[in-house]
Amino acid sequence: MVVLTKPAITHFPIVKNSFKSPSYINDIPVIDLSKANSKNLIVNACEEFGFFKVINHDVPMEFISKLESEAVKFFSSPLSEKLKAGPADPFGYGNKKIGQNGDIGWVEYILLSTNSEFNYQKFASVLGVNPENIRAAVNDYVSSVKKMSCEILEKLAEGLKIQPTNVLSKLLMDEKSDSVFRLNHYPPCPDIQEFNAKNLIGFGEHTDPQIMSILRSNNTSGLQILLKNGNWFSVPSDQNSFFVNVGDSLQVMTNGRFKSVKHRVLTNSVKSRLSMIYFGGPPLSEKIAPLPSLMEGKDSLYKEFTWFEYKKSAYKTRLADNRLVLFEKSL
Ligand SMILES: C=C1C[C@]23C[C@@]1(O)CC[C@H]2[C@@]12CC[C@H](O)[C@@](C)(C(=O)O1)[C@H]2[C@@H]3C(=O)O
Ligand SMILES: O=C(O)CCC(=O)C(=O)O
Ligand SMILES: [Fe+2]
Repeated sequence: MVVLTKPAITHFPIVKNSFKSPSYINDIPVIDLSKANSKNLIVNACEEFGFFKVINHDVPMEFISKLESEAVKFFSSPLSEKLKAGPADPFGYGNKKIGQNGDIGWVEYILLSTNSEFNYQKFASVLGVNPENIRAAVNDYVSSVKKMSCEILEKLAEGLKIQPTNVLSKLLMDEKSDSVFRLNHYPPCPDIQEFNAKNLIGFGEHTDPQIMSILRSNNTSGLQILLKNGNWFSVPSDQNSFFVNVGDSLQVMTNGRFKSVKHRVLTNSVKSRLSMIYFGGPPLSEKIAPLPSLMEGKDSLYKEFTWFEYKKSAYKTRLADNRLVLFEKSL
């Protein structure tokens, strides 16, 4: 006899309080990349929120839709097949376990290094028929999103009056850039109410360690960012736009002027969420330090370290940990 069981969600982190906290904003900053004043607005958004939405970008809709449909195909395949592309170590297919240190969430995902052929071998076993399709879709999407990230970083440098303006973008363009790409699928969780929970945590609160992360999702909301006043703000979904996060490395490069934004994802009881995120990181050997032109005689708040050192340390932490604290100078 086959016994069908409901998914075991009792062990998952939840959000209990169901009241809606008052928010002092109605929406997050929206940056129109085609406008000349966008450089100053980007700087303001990074200072105030560490987060903004980008419209009028040049990423072809065709690349986005192609990748989305390949991702849907992948996540719809039988679990036994998907598991062949795992475990995520950190790269590969992961299901509910996030990272290597005990974090869990109501999510399944694929994590890839953007400059490694190795990932695709894991894929090949799963997508048996034609792994080239997803490989090509990821490549087209990532190259185009990386180009947009560089445009944003150059505008940011202009807004900060930093010379040369490619000081940040060249780190992502470097062939050794240690960037990561992630596809997250949050299946709907219809049993939430039974557990007296308002929401289940899809992806627990954290900051991203890299320079900048670029997120695109389908039209299911769930992403929240932590505001300076301590309230979580639910970001309305918009499948035609991108959302940009300041990462820990950019916080250090601006000597704390920009803060890496804490964010998390809550699951939906009806709709599934699919997100794709490009995490733009520097080469492993790169020194992560405040940009000299932003210092004007001020002391660095951080000890000297390379991206390799930071990443090694970050990957030993739990999601919600403050990873930069170990690298702060005690002034
Ligand atoms: C719990 C973890 C997952 C993570 C590595 C870490 O130990 C701490 C940082 C996490 C994070 C958050 C942003 C990205 O999704 C990610 C790929 C990254 O670079 O840092 C994940 C890591 C992961 O899922 O392996
Ligand atoms: O899936 C999302 O919408 C955000 C996930 C995220 O923050 C991450 O993967 O680092
Ligand atoms: Fe994140």
